[in-house]
Amino acid sequence: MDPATSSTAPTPTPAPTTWLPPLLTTAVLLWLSWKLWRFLKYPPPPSFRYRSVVILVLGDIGRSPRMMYHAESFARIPFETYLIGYGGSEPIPSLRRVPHVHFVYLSEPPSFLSKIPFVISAPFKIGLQIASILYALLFQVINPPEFILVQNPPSIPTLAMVWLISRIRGSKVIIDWHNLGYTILALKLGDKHLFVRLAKKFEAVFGRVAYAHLFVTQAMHDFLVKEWDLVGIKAILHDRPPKHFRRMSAQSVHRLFRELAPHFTQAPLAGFVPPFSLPYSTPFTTTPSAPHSKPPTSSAQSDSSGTYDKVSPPEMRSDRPALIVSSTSWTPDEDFSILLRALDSYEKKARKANTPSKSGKKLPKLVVIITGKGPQKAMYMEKLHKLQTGKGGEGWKWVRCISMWLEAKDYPILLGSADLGVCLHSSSSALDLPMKVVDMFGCGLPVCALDFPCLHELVKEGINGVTFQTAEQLADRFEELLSSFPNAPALAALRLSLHESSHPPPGTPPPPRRRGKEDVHWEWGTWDDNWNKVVRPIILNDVTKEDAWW
Ligand SMILES: Nc1nc2c(ncn2[C@@H]2O[C@H](COP(=O)(O)OP(=O)(O)O[C@H]3O[C@H](CO)[C@@H](O)[C@H](O)[C@@H]3O)[C@@H](O)[C@H]2O)c(=O)[nH]1
Repeated sequence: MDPATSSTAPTPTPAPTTWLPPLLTTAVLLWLSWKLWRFLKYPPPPSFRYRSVVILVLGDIGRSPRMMYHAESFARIPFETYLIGYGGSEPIPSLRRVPHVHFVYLSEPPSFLSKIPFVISAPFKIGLQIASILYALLFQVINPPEFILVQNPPSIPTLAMVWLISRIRGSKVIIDWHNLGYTILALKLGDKHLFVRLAKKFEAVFGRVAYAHLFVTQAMHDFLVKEWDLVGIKAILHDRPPKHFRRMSAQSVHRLFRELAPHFTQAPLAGFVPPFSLPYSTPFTTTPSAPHSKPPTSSAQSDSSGTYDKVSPPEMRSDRPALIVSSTSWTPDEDFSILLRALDSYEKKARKANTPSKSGKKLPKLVVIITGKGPQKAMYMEKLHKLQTGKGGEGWKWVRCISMWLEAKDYPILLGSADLGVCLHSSSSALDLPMKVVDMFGCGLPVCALDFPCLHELVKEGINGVTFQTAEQLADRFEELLSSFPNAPALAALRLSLHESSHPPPGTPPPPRRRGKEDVHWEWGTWDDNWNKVVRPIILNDVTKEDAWW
């Protein structure tokens, strides 16, 4: 029989040349995957002996003070500390100086995404964020970190990414709850929007279980423990300022305003502030023996050694305007039109109080500086420009307002030089607190703060600040506090009370803690005191004496 036509003919065995390549390829791929998995799980022994932490913030690192303070605290223990986030602003100088801090920058989403509608751009943006977070956490941080501390919000995609990586690399997750992401999205899209409901579900699922949860307020702790039944260690870490946030001497004020002088020689401040002559005087300070009228010489202008200080130290001018500072990220949860309307109303009050024929308390000129960067800045500055230059009417005579961004080293100096702080934080969740007020208190600056449900955890009416709900009330607060400035008794009393309550004499027992609005309990201190008391035990509690070799 012809073997070619036989139905029972055996199937020809394929030549080794046909089955060998796929088999080899599969084997190689399996071997590579095994190697990659082993590398990620058990990487080569580290060349250092420190424990390690990744601090992840899906924002500009330089504008995330709390995460920079965490990084500095971890690095000082010392932990090998990887701070992952976006670039943009310069981080605080002290962070650059500590050893063991590594900055890992994520790649920015392309700028055209911000120009297309949110519902279309969001998925692209999130896809890019996922890729860059995975790359940073798996490949740029070579050794598996012991802890991953993540800021929430933003929650999407960070919480899910951190959950995944912690499983691959065996890290413990600490969630630092600054606010609730879905409440911020709701400001843009409304409570009922599908995206908001999905975001809430996402945050509740991926935020529920962690090694530890840190909260910025007691209110946020109580709410999340009740609503989402959080699993893990829970601790409240109130924001506190770092040590170098303090009231500034006239000499520091003088140095700062010498640097900021160009702002005062152009519109809208030129001609509004008292005449000054660098380097002897600024709009707020003067050196008593210096001739005010003496024009600055080129050598004097370029003198940065401060030789004039040796002649006579600077002091605050009695004819200075009152200096009000507000700081912001110019986001929709802060309605700056309240401040603009309050300034407009103050202008009217000042005109009335300062008419020469009128006796009684006078009101000072106001210089208002709004610091910060953010999306709504241009819109508000345009409105402000119209008000103060008086397009279609008479402009302001008693008030000027400008905005600026200060280097991290100068920001506390400005706060420590000002007379009054303003806070318009309204809290999308009513569960977080404004860090800017903490900064201001650190600099001995009393605040006027927009009231919202948990503000009383920080601002104690009449003790460290005053609150308001409307623009009219804010203008009244300015009038009450600044009457007869610079010898303003109400402001001086508030400043003294802030100082005494935040610096009780050593050995003073803390006042009894009470719940609710009338709670005047206020434990102050520096970030370090607070962090060492709250976070340090959480991260060191699994270390036995034998393990602790540092
Ligand atoms: N270097 C510099 N920093 C500035 C400037 N202006 C503002 N900042 C920084 O920007 C912060 C203000 O940012 P906001 O976004 O307005 O909010 P916040 O008051 O800091 O509160 C945020 O952080 C809390 C946790 O720390 C959150 O709980 C809260 O929800 C919010 O995200 C200030 O505290 C300060 O650190 C400036 O000119 N220069």
